[in-house]
Amino acid sequence: MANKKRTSRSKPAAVPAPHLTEPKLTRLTMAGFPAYQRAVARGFQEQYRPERDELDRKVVDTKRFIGFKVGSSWVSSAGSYARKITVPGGLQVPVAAVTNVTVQPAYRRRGLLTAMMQRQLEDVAAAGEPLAALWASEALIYGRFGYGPAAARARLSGSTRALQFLPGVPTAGSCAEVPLEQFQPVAAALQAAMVTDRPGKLDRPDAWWELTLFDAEWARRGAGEQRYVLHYNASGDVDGYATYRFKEGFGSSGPDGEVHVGLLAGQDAAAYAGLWRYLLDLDLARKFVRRNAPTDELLRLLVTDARAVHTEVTDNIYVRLVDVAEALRARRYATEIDLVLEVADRQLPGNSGRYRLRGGPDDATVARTKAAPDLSLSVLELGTAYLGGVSLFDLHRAGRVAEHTAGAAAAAATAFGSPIAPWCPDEF
Ligand SMILES: CC(=O)SCCNC(=O)CCNC(=O)[C@H](O)C(C)(C)COP(=O)(O)OP(=O)(O)OC[C@H]1O[C@@H](n2cnc3c(N)ncnc32)[C@H](O)[C@@H]1OP(=O)(O)O
Repeated sequence: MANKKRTSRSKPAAVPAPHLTEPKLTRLTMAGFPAYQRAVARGFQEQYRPERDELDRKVVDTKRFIGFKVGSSWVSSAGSYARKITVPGGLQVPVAAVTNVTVQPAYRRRGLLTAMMQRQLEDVAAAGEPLAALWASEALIYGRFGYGPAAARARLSGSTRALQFLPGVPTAGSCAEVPLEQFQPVAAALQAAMVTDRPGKLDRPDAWWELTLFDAEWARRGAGEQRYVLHYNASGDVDGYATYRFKEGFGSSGPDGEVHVGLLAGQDAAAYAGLWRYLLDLDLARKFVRRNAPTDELLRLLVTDARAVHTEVTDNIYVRLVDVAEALRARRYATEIDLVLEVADRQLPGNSGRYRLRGGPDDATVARTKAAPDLSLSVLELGTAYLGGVSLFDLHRAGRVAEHTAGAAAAAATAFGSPIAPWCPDEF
């Protein structure tokens, strides 16, 4: 009898059925970094692009990155960077800049995010960082964890030809385009000098500058390479910087190019106006767009036709008070304030309780108290109002802050407010 060998078909590698697995919460190690990056990209439904990994490695502290694993595969991720954020009063405070939060589609809605957020908040509290902040991919996700939309951003767009400056707008000096190597150190020095002028700004060490200026082809939205502009004042000193990309276009009635404005910062009105004028006057351009601008962007105050600056407002960063007492102490208040806040915190119950806050433009003290509260609110409302961009009075009017002493919400709103809108130019 012929010895016939059975042809065994090779079985595909088995993937465990998600509902039968018990994912394990694990910390990242550098050896596992590429697989982690791949999982993060998959979680965001993005293509994995290893080109950025080298730069990411410079800012990733693996102790701050966690995720659930099934076997050797990451099925979720969450991390944070240790940075500093400017708070009202122009002080810089440590913040956990939360990032890379993903759960793979097959593992969604079984509590992995909730478990990671809880662990992360406890880790941040143990590290002594009073604040956490994040950019939310979807606005619905983070309120339940105490993160409030504390800053807003404006998307500005319009016709470059429609924007003439008002007479009297200061202009002095000139702009020049420079190579990246010349731009980065000069812009970094200016940014460091200006970082405390607005709540919500983050410190930007060199590695973060490299990431900020990383000119990824996939992020160009059809435009060309990034260009670097410096503004020089009348004496020839650099006092402003901007980045932009140009999207070529030619329609039936002629040139139709688009200027995509990235970073833009000037030390005074002349620098600011000079940079905008340079970008708006580029030949062959007819349209401009700036996707992440502060809501109090001065452009509308510089031009004769403010309506021609189309403005769409949406959220910028979300803020979470991790150590309520320390966070309240770390900022300054626009007016003298002395009130008792009753705070509720579900994830970090040690924060729950009453605080007597006494503060003003120069100082703030915070002490636990048993005194009757003037206002009751949760960490979500406190995070929302913390940078001074959302009024505690409005949150009271919306029924989210309870007022026990007449006038306390209005007084708190004035004291917590900021004369300049909070805004974060950095994505992380
Ligand atoms: C800072 C950043 O990195 S922002 C990036 C956030 N990540 C993404 O957008 C990537 C794609 N999405 C995902 O990876 C996941 O869907 C996540 C991370 C948003 C949610 O992960 P999950 O593990 O499904 O969350 P989990 O099961 O813990 O849900 C907790 C609660 O939040 C709700 N929830 C979670 N995600 C969403 C969402 N996108 N929209 C509305 N509600 C949501 C859940 O319904 C659940 O509500 P419940 O407690 O009332 O039942």
